[in-house]
Amino acid sequence: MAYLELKNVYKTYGEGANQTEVLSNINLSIEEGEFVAIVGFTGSGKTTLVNLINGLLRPTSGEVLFKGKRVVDTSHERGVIFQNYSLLPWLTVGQNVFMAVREAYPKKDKSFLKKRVSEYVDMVGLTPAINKRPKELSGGMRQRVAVARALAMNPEMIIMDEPLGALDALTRGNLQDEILNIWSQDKRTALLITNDVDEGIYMADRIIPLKPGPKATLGPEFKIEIDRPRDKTALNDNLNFKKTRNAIIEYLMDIGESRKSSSSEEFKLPEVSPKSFVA
Ligand SMILES: Nc1ncnc2c1ncn2[C@@H]1O[C@H](COP(=O)(O)OP(=O)(O)OP(=O)(O)O)[C@@H](O)[C@H]1O
Repeated sequence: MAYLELKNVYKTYGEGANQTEVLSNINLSIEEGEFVAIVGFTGSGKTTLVNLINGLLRPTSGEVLFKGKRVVDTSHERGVIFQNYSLLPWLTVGQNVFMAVREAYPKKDKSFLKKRVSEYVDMVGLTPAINKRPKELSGGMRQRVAVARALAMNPEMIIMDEPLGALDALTRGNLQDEILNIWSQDKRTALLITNDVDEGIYMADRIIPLKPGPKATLGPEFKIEIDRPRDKTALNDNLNFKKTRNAIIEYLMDIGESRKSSSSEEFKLPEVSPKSFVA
């Protein structure tokens, strides 16, 4: 039995003339302990997909199953790191993380909760800002609080909706490594939605493209055959990295091109920084 399974999932917004079929016939199966990345075009329905998996939305048809049970609501078994951080503005950094930890560990005493809060705030490098409120923080700092808050809840599955996009390269790299540490420690299961192909290759076991919408579907999967732990600095010289990167980019460019020629809409390709593609 797959850990997370989406079977023939369709999602439509609106009614009548205002109806948009955003996702079409999505089939996805993730095994326990796997790290899967979905690389998507801007506006293709990535957040819709995340919300179907975390239980904030229901499919128009088809089903989303988590450990064999239909997802009907949110649950802290599935911790989501959103791209827009969603912190409570009247609480400090520490209090925001504390609230989440208390919800995840209702039976634990205050000293356990406080220790966990300081551990995770420290992990994202925000100990000096622990008593600040969100409005006193930069966007990147807020996003780090959101990462700490989600991971401190110890979710069985970590779902990430472009969580690191707003961060500078150094912080982004550090958080990628922290997320990988946490994922590998207890054999967590992870789903990363990203528009950064390199991030997907560095972190995931498989990459699956989400084609441009409307009626976005999943493309063929690309297996990442690079041993773990992966060395970021050595990746550029890794033959498998280059081959996989080339194959994914070629695929994305092809579907971007074919969509462009059959539609007047413009599609923005997922993020790729210029690099040498010689395999
Ligand atoms: N509640 C809603 N009602 C109607 N349309 C919606 C709703 N939410 C999203 N959409 C539409 O569905 C499509 C996909 O949106 P979604 O936010 O899932 O895409 P995305 O890939 O996450 O976008 P981005 O890359 O900009 O974050 C868009 O055309 C959007 O306008």
